[in-house]
Amino acid sequence: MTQPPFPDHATSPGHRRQAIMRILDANANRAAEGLRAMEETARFVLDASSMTQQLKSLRHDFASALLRLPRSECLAARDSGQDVGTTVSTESEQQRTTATQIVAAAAGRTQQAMRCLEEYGKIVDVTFAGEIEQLRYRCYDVCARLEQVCLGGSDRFHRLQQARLYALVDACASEAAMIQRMVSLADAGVDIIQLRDSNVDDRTLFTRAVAGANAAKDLGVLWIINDRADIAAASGADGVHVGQDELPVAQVRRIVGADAIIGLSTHDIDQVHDAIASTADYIGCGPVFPGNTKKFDAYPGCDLLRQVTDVSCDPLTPVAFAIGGIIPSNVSEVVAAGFGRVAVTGALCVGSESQAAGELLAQLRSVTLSSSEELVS
Ligand SMILES: Cc1ncc(COP(=O)(O)OP(=O)(O)O)c(N)n1
Ligand SMILES: Cc1ncsc1CCOP(=O)(O)O
Ligand SMILES: [Mg+2]
Repeated sequence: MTQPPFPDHATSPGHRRQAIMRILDANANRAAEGLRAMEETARFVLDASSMTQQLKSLRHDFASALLRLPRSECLAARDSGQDVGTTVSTESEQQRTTATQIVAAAAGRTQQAMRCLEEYGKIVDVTFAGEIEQLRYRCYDVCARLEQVCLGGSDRFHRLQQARLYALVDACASEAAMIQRMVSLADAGVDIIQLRDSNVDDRTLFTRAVAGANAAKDLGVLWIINDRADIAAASGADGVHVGQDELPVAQVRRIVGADAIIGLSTHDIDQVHDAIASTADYIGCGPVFPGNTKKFDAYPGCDLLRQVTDVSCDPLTPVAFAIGGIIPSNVSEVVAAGFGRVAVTGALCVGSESQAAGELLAQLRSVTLSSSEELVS
């Protein structure tokens, strides 16, 4: 079937010129809106200052390039009322549940709009088209990095949501011994490993933190540094754990950034409520039972666990790990209090990690994990 000819009015030079101005106007708006949407995610969701700056610079340079277009002609050509595209929609355009999806849609829209501006801009001003081409290449890089950060961060937080068994690694004789311990714990089914070694100097702690971060990626476990936000940030660890006597979570967040995990110790329900109001991503709740690793004056025990379970219906409640003296013979009490996640040290003795981890996990898996939706996931 032969295609119907262009409508007569579409072939007049005046119409063609107006149509090109409409295309340039529409795509200038699309690109600017997409850049702004991505900048908002970088700024308000990820707290990523450098990426926010890159996107702001790109948006401003784009606005400067647009000054080469005949603005009044573009505005005169705008005719949203007659735009047949305003009534054309797809189901996927309406589906947005996370910032990552918004970023992906905005990135695609911006890159496509810049391509259209470049191609149709050649008809009007080849210098303008060349400037848009360079901005398009910059856009590819920034958009890719922003999507990676969103995806990378959410993967870390998704794995945290799924974690059940968390091991604290105390003093190791050497880096090699620490790595070997990590391999044994990961092979036993541990999801998160924390480097908790106050017996070494900062340089040694940092070196081991870096080595552990690399090993953790290979082993598929999350790597957390105890107490030291600076070393966690500098070493590429997945996050840091702080107690009530260390830096406040707000200050820790400024050091480690939005896509790192922050854990906070809690010993009573008021501290749990404070944690919910903070940007802490998980909490340690205890000490539950007396143990050999750390001594306490008081043990809030399973009563605290039951109180935490009661508030866990709040969707913003951080992931909660019971901690303190937990071993296979008493974990049933932790499970009965509603906890499916524990953090342990002494229970996973060197050489018998698999046996102990298997016994702990067998009971913990009887508890269904609640998972709050991540904004960036
Ligand atoms: C997962 C987890 N929970 C609690 C703690 C205890 O942290 P903190 O109260 O800071 O005590 P120290 O570990 O620093 O002695 C933890 N480290 N990890
Ligand atoms: C560091 C810490 N904080 C509360 S309990 C504890 C020690 C956990 O070790 P264990 O599981 O051997 O009691
Ligand atoms: Mg501490």
